[in-house]
Amino acid sequence: MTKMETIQLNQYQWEAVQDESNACLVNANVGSGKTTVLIEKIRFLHTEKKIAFQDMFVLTFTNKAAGEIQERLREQQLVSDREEMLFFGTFHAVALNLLQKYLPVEDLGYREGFQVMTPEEELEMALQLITEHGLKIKYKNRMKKRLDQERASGEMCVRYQDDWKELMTLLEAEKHRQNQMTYADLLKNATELLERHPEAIRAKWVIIDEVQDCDHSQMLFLEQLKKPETHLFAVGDPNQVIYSWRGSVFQIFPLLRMKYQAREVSLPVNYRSTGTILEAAKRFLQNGSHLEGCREAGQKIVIKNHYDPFQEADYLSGRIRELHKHGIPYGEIAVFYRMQNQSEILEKAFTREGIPCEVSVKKSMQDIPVLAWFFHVLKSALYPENKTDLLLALCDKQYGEGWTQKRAEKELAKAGKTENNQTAESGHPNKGFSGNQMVEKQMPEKRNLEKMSLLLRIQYMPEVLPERASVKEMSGMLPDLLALQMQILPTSAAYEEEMGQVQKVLEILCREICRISEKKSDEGISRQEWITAAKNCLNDIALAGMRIEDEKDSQTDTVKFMTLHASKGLEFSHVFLIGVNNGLIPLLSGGMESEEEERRLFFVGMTRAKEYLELSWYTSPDGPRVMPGPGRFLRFLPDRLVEYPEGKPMGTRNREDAQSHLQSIRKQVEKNRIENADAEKTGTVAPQSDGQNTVQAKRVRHVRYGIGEIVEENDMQIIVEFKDYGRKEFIRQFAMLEEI
Ligand SMILES: Nc1ncnc2c1ncn2[C@@H]1O[C@H](COP(=O)(O)OP(=O)(O)OP(=O)(O)O)[C@@H](O)[C@H]1O
Repeated sequence: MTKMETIQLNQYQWEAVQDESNACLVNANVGSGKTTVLIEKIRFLHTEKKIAFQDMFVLTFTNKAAGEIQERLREQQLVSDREEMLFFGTFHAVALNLLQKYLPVEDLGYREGFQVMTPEEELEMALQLITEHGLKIKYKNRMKKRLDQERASGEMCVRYQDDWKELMTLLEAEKHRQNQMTYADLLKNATELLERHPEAIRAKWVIIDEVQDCDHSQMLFLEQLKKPETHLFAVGDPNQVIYSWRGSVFQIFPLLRMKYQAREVSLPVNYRSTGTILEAAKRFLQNGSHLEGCREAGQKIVIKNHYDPFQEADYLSGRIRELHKHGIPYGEIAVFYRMQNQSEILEKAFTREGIPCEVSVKKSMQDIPVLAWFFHVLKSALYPENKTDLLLALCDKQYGEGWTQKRAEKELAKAGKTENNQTAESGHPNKGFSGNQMVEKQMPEKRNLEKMSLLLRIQYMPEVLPERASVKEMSGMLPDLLALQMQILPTSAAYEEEMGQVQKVLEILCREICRISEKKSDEGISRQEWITAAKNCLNDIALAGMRIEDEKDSQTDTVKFMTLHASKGLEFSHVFLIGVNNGLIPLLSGGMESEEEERRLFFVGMTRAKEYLELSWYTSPDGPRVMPGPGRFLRFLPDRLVEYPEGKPMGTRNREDAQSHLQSIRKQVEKNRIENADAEKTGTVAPQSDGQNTVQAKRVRHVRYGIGEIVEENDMQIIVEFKDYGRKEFIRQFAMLEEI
């Protein structure tokens, strides 16, 4: 997605924008203006068709996409109030809004003000239950995967003989008791309640971005939103399905087409990449969509070889510095890789050379240990029934009391008893502090707090907040009320940094509370209002994380390092796609399906480049299952589109490479001999004048790619070279090839 200047829509884009059929599917090719069309559609519906934003559901897969849509509508001054866009967001965020404001969660045994729990918290809750009930669970380190699988398939994962079923029942009950919902619960519960209360919401339009990534639970949610009179407008690209491992529905386009008799329109024109990049990328297109370019041929794609990741990092830092000297902003350059750990060497090399760079991993509050702990403290303080976060905060070895779960449970029971006694004695519902202090709601003496255990400080925090103060003061006093200096020790080397991080989070919290409560930071807020807004804020953080870098930090002119998955939806003028070795790109795959997904991922990466694309492979890769030598995807690229600064990969330049290459040649020769022997037996060999036997290339015809020659085949697979489309691989059983 990119910033939208005033763009003249093409005829296909207009057709999509103006379409008013009950259901419309936009098959949008890569770089064809999907985002542009989506925003234009919303604008068109609002300004021309007078549809209120509140009557539209705009569902996205990432917060970034949702944020960008909202920002552009604000930029165009179409919308000022966030409430207008209550149903613009990720599927989960919209489900959360529905559950908080429109649907009776009590029907499902939850209570108002429920909390959103992160997957880590759910896992922790499950582990706590295992200990508490002495359950036997096999392979505890695989529990997260089992939970994920269960969510994706919607079925109980009873693969091993253990107490899993019992654990799931307890987990469900505990989530209800603590009034907590996981991400999956949000969608499931919203879907169920929409089904029970169809009158609760009436959407006029449901608009979906990146529809190819929908999973089953999202399809069920859509089913409830889309009433017969509701219009559906879904935009997606079947060639960019890169999340099937997360359970995205196979063949979503035909499915939606059939289910809603949807009209299908397509956006074939790619505005982003040069002709050369686009033509090369077409070799990886799988769904027979028609992709047109509209730009000049541009530079050839460069294919480089590096000895290893260190040499590569050294080369890249020099090369990118050079590009920058020639006027390419660092922010227009990106390096993509398959695995996140590949960024480490690059980051070190670039930092050493003083080149500004940024590793694009979402650094959220939960990624930083002190903040992850602080998050549990805040959650347990604001939600007294939340035992999971309280145990996490107390048992934390670095910042908490370092207790075992058993010890923490004991202390909790003890505190419960003391609390009952004190309540009975003082007759005041507030716990802990000497009666007078609590009645007057004064800030307790700092030394009193320091004498109290962390458990008590957490429990009393909401009660010792002043009745009324400014939003800024209220948020700013938390470190004192919680006596954080007792947990983040001032003597520790990281004290300044960690307290700084806590302060930063409190500033963001203050900003968000102002936004939610519609107050200025120096405006007075009551304790209860502050608590309600803070709870909302914690739900948002649990769902979407809290980005703790300043916005201006992440927008500075830096070279971006990211995984191929993270590159989806972005564009850069110069792209370096590294590690195109078998076993890395593509990853060792478990079958044809994952191999195809790897190809789509490579396609997504290539098509992020506007002007320049460089692909590289290692002679001596880092990683146990990565093969030395150029990956097979490089073979799909025709010579006329690429250039090799060091000559084609055949021209090896060092011993290791030579050895690996010789080995592969030896294997190839052996293979050819066996094939020739077989061919001889079956009589498909034609004698040649020089006395040698060769297998004649078979010519075939394919419905879409036309005439081609078989270059390789075995029991499973056939590889055919087509004149206009390059090499294509087919599963033998399904290949629609006609021999000619
Ligand atoms: N009609 C148009 N005329 C000129 N440029 C256009 C037009 N439509 C879109 N573009 C440009 O094409 C580029 C790709 O658009 P956009 O990012 O919306 O595509 P996309 O379909 O979301 O891409 P992808 O799916 O590959 O992420 C952007 O730079 C955008 O400004």
